[in-house]
Amino acid sequence: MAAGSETTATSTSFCLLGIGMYPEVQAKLYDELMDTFGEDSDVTWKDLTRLKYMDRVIKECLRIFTPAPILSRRTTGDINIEGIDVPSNTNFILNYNYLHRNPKYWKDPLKFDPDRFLPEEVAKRHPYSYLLFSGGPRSCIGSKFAEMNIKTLLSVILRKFEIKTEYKSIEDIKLKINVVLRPTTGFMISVKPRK
Ligand code: HEM
Repeated sequence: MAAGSETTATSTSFCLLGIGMYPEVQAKLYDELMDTFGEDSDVTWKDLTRLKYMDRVIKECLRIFTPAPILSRRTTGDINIEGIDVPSNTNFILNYNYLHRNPKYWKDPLKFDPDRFLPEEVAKRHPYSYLLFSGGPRSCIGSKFAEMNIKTLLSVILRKFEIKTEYKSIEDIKLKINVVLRPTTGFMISVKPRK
C-alpha cells in the first residue's frame, strides 16, 4: 500500500507546497491548464501528455522534496567506488534527497527552476543524477501511473483552487523521514476557491 498510495499522496502534497510558494509558477500552470482543458472539461490521458510545463514543475518539486529518499542495496560482488574498495555483501543506504540537492549535479540546488527539466538540460546531466523512482531493475514499477495520477490531481485542484502556503522559502522547510519524506512542521497549505 505504502509503495503506491503514500508516495503519491506525499508527492502531490509536496507539489502543492512548491506551487503555493511560487505564485508566478502557479499562474503559468493555470494558463496551461486553461489552454489544454478549459475550465470544466474532464481530464483525459491524451491531454495529460500535453502538459509540458506541469511535467517540469512536478519533477522540480520532487527533486527538491524527494518523497522516497532512503533506499538500501547490498553488493553482490567486490566493487571499487571512486578508489574505495567495497567487499561483497556490504549493505548500503542511499540518500536520493542528498543526491537531488548535490551541487555537483545541480547548480544552485535550492533554486526552484522547472526549466532544469527541459529536454536539452536533461541531456546534459548523468541519467542517474535524478532518481525519483530509483533506477535499474528494481526501480518503481508504478512510475508512469504515479505521474499520471499526480497530473490528474493537480489538473483538477489547480483549476478550482488557488494554493497558498505559509512557507516563504525552501530553506525554511525542515524535513524528516517517516518512511516517506515529511516537513517537520506539516505542509501548511491552504486553498482558496477561484470563484
Ligand atoms: C510518486 C510516487 C512514487 C514514488 C516517488 C515511488 C518511488 C519508488 C522508489 C524510489 C522505488 C525503488 C525502491 C528501491 O529501489 O528499493 C519504488 C519501488 C516500487 N514502487 Fe514506487 N513510487 C511511487 C509510486 C508507486 C505506485 C503508484 C506504485 C504502484 C501502483 C508503486 C509500486 C512500487 C513497487 C511495487 C516497487 C518495488 C519494485 C521492486 O522492488 O521491484 N510505486 N518506488
